[in-house]
Amino acid sequence: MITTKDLTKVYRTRGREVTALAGVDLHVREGEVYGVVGTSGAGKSTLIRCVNMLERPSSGTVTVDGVELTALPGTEQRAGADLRAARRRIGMVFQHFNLLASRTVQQNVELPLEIIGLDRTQRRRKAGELLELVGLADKARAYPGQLSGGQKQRVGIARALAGDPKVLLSDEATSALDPETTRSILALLRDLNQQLGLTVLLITHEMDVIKSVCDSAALMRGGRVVEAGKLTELLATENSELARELFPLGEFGHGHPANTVLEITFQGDTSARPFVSQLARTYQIDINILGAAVETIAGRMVGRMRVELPGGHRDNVVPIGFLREQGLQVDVLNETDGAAA
Ligand SMILES: Nc1ncnc2c1ncn2[C@@H]1O[C@H](COP(=O)(O)OP(=O)(O)OP(=O)(O)O)[C@@H](O)[C@H]1O
Repeated sequence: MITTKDLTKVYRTRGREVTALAGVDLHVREGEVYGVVGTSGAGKSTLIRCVNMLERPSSGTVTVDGVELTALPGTEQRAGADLRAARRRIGMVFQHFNLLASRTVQQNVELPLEIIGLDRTQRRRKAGELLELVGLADKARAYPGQLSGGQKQRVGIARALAGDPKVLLSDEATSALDPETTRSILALLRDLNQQLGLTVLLITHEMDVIKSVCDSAALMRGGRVVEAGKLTELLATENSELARELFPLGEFGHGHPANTVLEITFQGDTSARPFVSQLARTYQIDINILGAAVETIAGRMVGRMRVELPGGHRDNVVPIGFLREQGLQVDVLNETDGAAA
């Protein structure tokens, strides 16, 4: 639904060049919630702004719903008619809501409908439906100043949906909200994704946002995507940085340096199997459990366990193979050969 190919963006200000995007390939499938995460300055805002051409990339292509936006004429300030039409099919939600303070909630939602050219009755009906959809029908006559942050963001979302978009872009939509309101806004985005089949591309610096609402994620650093994929696949990928951040076990013990320490990740069906006792029985080894945790990620139960096996890596090649054969993801944390023993 959204594809970027070799996207670059170089800002030139006062003789200085800043490369915000250095060749980004992104592929967001239709109907998924896709999160881009990264620290400040990684290029997330630039990427999302390039996806709807608020920012024109320096090179590369952006295709949304089969239309190559980068091929359509117009500048950031003056988009051509085709680009304007394509943009209407892309809703955008902002961190600071960007509502007009002098307009009521209803009038804020009606604004893009005025631009599309709907008459007053149509606008009223459509805005009423959208406010109903985001659970704010009773606030139609209120002004933004009379609303909580979460309510303002609901208005922002209703406004973003006015053009019946197939894609919703969310630029840190929950960063200004408290944790409980964040959860309710993320739940709303998830509902809209499911009810309307809306594809959602969101950027965030919070791993919890990715964990609670996304099907897929990309990690950005220095203007590049360094890792990307479905969360369930990432969790099953050896040494995945995103998986480790999604599901950290940092505070658990690290075991004895002469022994082999494994991190075992299990999802769905594999979680029910008593693999630790099977391993101990089959190979007659004492297994020390250093820590374990279970979480729900992308709506699926995922568990992770850190265990210590006696002896170096070479001594444990067969038990590790046994675990992998059970469909478990096994990361060897210390590749010691037991020499320290
Ligand atoms: N309009 C601009 N002019 C010049 N440099 C810019 C501009 N916008 C962004 N940059 C630079 O591009 C790089 C990427 O910025 P960007 O805002 O895309 O990152 P980000 O990951 O969204 O960070 P944050 O989470 O802090 O918003 C940074 O080095 C930033 O200083």
